[in-house]
Amino acid sequence: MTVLVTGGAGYIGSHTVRALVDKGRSVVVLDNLQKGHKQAVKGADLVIGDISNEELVTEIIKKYDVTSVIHFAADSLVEESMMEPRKYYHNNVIKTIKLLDAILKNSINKIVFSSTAAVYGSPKEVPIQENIELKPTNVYGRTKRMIENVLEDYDMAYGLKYIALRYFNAAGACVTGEIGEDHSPESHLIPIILQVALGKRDKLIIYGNDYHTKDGTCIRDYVHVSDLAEAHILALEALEGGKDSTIYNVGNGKGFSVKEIVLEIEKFIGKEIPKEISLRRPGDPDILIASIEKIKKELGWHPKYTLYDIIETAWRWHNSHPQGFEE
Ligand SMILES: NC(=O)c1ccc[n+]([C@@H]2O[C@H](COP(=O)([O-])OP(=O)(O)OC[C@H]3O[C@@H](n4cnc5c(N)ncnc54)[C@H](O)[C@@H]3O)[C@@H](O)[C@H]2O)c1
Ligand SMILES: O=c1ccn([C@@H]2O[C@H](COP(=O)(O)OP(=O)(O)O[C@H]3O[C@H](CO)[C@@H](O)[C@H](O)[C@H]3O)[C@@H](O)[C@H]2O)c(=O)[nH]1
Repeated sequence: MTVLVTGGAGYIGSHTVRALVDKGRSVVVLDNLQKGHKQAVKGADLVIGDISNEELVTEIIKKYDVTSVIHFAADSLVEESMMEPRKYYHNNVIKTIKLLDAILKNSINKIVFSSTAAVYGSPKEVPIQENIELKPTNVYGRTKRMIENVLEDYDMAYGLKYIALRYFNAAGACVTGEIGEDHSPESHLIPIILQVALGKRDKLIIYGNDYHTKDGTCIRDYVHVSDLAEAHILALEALEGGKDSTIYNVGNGKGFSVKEIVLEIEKFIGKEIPKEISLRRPGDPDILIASIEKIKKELGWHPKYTLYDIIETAWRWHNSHPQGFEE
């Protein structure tokens, strides 16, 4: 009963692997290390390779007696997806379909899939419920929506049971301080602010202050990476218990603007962050806040960590690992 975790050397994947191992689960990671770090994989075997390599996936499934898959491997930067759509359609769509075909050929019928709030676009009403009309504003969100469609069709035709988790903005680090976020180059708001605080960057560039929000900067729902890890475990256990395929939002249910995040971090570290307003970043929606009622009710999941916890754990990780995993 081994769980195959694709992208398990990445940020959210490695925290989920850690949580699975802590629960006594047997885990094998498949990651091509294009972004991930082998040092981030704790307590599980890491196979370095690509999800599109059917032969390798088959070999792993047989060798480890894999019975379910959690699929994180993807490219996931909104701005990059607008500049390089081909990269996103290839990695997130074509390669995921190859992975799905390989696991089906090996009679695996349970998968938890990393989807995203980016499938919603810029909805008029928040909090966002799972059943609203989807109008992704960027290529990245469209690739994830495409895979949700593929999963729905594969379930109907081949009985592949899936839970797609549409996460909002993952942030924070493992409370033990052993693993955390290490993207290179970093593009996410909270680690960038912390890099400025640590003197690794001159200033924060705020992408636009003319959004339809209270202070003009984008509002996002930041969810702790360990809360996300727990949601994956509950989703996996639900599928193993015979639950039918479905989709859940995973967020904190609260929104913070870019300016509010900066202010909270300034309060936490006790100094001002140099910042400058620039043009909007392509593809950014105004406001994304999750309704988390469905996952609370059906899986009993609820976020344990607050924004303060996110900032505290992220700060501890970045402060103690200024070079990330490379030290
Ligand atoms: N970070 C967020 O806020 C966020 C929010 C919503 C959804 N997601 C989704 O969650 C998943 C994980 O995100 P993350 O922030 O941990 O990203 P990440 O880049 O840290 O992790 C992705 C991992 O997948 C690996 N990978 C990519 N393509 C691969 C391939 N073809 N074969 C094998 N390995 C491959 C990378 O090396 C990396 O280790 C992604 O699918 C992303 O779209 C992330
Ligand atoms: O240097 C920076 C970086 C970010 N932002 C803003 O901060 C907000 C958050 O940006 P970021 O941390 O890059 O996350 P998102 O672009 O919102 O995307 C994240 O959250 C999505 C779900 O909401 C996921 O799908 C993506 O994978 C994940 O990268 C956005 O308004 C950005 O414009 C800045 O102003 N300056």
